Amino acid sequence: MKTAQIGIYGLGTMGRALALNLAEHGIVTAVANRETDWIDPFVEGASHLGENLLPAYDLESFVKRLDTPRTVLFMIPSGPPLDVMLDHVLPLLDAGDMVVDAGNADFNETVRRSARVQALGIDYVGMGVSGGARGARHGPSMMVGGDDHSWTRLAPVLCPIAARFEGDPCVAHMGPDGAGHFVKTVHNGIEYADMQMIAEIYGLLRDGGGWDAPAIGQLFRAWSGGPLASFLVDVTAIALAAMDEETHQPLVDVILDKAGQKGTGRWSVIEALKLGQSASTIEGAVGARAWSAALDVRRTAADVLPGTSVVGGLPGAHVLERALLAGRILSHAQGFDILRAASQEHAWDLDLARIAEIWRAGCILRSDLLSDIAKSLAADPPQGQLVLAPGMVALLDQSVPALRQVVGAAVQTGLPVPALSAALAWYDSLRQARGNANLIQAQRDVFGSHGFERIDKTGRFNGEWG
Ligand SMILES: NC(=O)C1=CN([C@@H]2O[C@H](COP(=O)(O)OP(=O)(O)OC[C@H]3O[C@@H](n4cnc5c(N)ncnc54)[C@H](OP(=O)(O)O)[C@@H]3O)[C@@H](O)[C@H]2O)C=CC1
Ligand SMILES: O=C(CO)[C@H](O)[C@H](O)COP(=O)(O)O
Repeated sequence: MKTAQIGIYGLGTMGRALALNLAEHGIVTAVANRETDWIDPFVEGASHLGENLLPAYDLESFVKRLDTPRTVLFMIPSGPPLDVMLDHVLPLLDAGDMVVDAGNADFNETVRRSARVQALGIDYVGMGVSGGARGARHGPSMMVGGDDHSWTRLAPVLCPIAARFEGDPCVAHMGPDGAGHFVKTVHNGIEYADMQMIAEIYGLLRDGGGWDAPAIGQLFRAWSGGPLASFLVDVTAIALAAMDEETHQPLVDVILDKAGQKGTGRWSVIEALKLGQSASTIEGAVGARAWSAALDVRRTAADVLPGTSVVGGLPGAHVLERALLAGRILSHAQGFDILRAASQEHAWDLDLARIAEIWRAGCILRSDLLSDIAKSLAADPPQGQLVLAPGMVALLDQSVPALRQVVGAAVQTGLPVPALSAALAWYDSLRQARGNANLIQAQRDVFGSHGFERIDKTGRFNGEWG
């Protein structure tokens, strides 16, 4: 019986695409799914690639179709579904086999699952995959967590199917147990912030400038050839250009303004806070999605709360473009700061420059800016801070004035820009050699005798507050 180098369980959007990518690279892949009716049509629809796909209709036969030591890759929702699948599959595996969770998972859960599986002598890999269905099919960016020997075993399967940036495969070993899923989580956090800032610019043009969707789409199309060149700007141009066949309106105009979220943005913020870090741009984006979902409250508030007065005009398109660039740099900097802090906390030794490098192709975050970020991180920026890298300082110098102008105009006009304004507030906080936290310390000492440090001598002091 023909056997497979790897097995994919979960033939949804991502699993199907990843299986076809593997098959196309000559990697014989066993495929299985909870709902077995999907399996045959999938393999038959794969035409000649079907030769490298071995269908299995239950877990026992799926596992039997794998070369030993076996590699079982799950592409299903994280959380209880994965735990239940582990309950079923682990008794069928032997020591030396490997389980890969390629879905988006909370890294804390990955650490827990890793301990459970490894106690059986079975390797566990938590792997982030970015690029959506198209990326998974034609070359995703992959962030692998797990032991060194798991990476050594997986690399020959993953390198051929990964996206390539100037020939370099966009896949790398991040570190042990939860490191891969942590990096993917922060990747998604930056993705949330970038999408939100783009949406804020769209909102300003629509509600402050009276632009229609196709015109805004054309602007984003033009921006995709400049410093904002990126997958997400391209996606935005595509989304804004599409027409609804039923109403003949721009499709975005008939889509409810209520954004979904599956958890990775929220996890980024939670982990950042646990690490004592600020992920304010990501938090702005997560919060904006949450407020968007409170549709009834917003509709009531729109009638009840005193309104928006339009003062002044909207800055020009070039200013908006620069403002978005500044916001993008600052949200990436916050994301890399979370990664730096997590690397220290968990002793992962994350290679931040390599992370930026493997995000340059295949993944949702791919952009021209990431090449500059990768170079800046490789050159060891002052105090590890991306914003202090000379290349980034120069870009911020050119773009922050525009961010200030845009945030100012939005505030005056009463249009919300939670992520852009958070980016600016963070930038201005960083610039303050002497900030205002001296008063916070004084307040803490007045009510709680928490003590403070002084600028003129070392030690810890309490005030005589009266
Ligand atoms: N879509 C995307 O752009 C990306 C998604 N991901 C992650 O990839 C994973 C899969 O996502 P995606 O392919 O989009 O999801 P889909 O909804 O398209 O597919 C989900 C798959 O999981 C299976 N499944 C669902 N619930 C269970 C369960 N309780 N037990 C066993 N199998 C189950 C489904 O089987 P059935 O057909 O029987 O319902 C199906 O095969 C998720 O973790 C997601 O976060 C990661 C990167 C990008
Ligand atoms: O991982 C992804 C992209 O990188 C997935 O598309 C994910 O679903 C995006 O998160 P959300 O659904 O919360 O917007």
